[in-house]
Amino acid sequence: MSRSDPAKRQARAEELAALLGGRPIVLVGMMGAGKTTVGRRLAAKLNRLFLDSDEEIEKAAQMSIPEIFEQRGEAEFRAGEARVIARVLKDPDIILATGGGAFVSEETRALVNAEAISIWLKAEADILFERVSRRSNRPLLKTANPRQTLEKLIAERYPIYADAHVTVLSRDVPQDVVAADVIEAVLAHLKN
Ligand SMILES: Nc1ncnc2c1ncn2[C@@H]1O[C@H](COP(=O)(O)OP(=O)(O)OP(=O)(O)O)[C@@H](O)[C@H]1O
Ligand SMILES: O=C(O)C1=C[C@@H](O)[C@@H](O)[C@H](O)C1
Ligand SMILES: [Mg+2]
Repeated sequence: MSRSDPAKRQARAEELAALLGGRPIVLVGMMGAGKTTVGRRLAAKLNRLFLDSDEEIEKAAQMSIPEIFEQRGEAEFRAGEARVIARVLKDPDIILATGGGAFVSEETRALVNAEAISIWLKAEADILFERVSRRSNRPLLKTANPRQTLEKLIAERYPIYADAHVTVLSRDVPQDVVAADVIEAVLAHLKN
């Protein structure tokens, strides 16, 4: 039976759910890495609640992220992001997708790494750029040269994301395959 066998995959997910005990899983990485989409699938496989810090902030502020950036500024968005993450991490039974800049905060990074298993969903610039170009909802990329801005953010942030417990490549394969890769990588991390 191969790992692509649905029964085998389900068994691996159940094994991980048991091993995790009361620890949240937190997905970090650049915009477009797939934290939200892969996180939802992971939550379904592990039978956990899925939360997204971007969505939680939008709910709390009753505004979209571009509106928050416009009306309140990035610093206030970052403060809200840190508060939301600290609040939701009190629930151990979650899969949390974070906004692309959340893990850059030293305080948030330390909290996430102490309370949860952190996963960096790492993707190449070409893949990220193709994905984020589908929608115009990322205020940080509203620049004269979004590709250059994305590459600058990659250069600044990749050494920081590397502090996550586990790194998984978010390749151009179906999202379920990336979710299965996350399960295997976390199992390997926990068994080490
Ligand atoms: N493995 C994949 N294959 C193809 N498309 C993907 C894959 N993973 C994600 N995508 C697509 O890429 C886009 C960005 O994904 P997603 O919103 O999950 O990224 P994110 O990491 O949550 O970004 P952000 O930090 O901006 O919230 C979505 O349109 C999603 O459907
Ligand atoms: O990479 C970032 O800094 C961001 C990513 C998004 O998830 C949002 O949190 C917001 O657009 C900022
Ligand atoms: Mg997201």
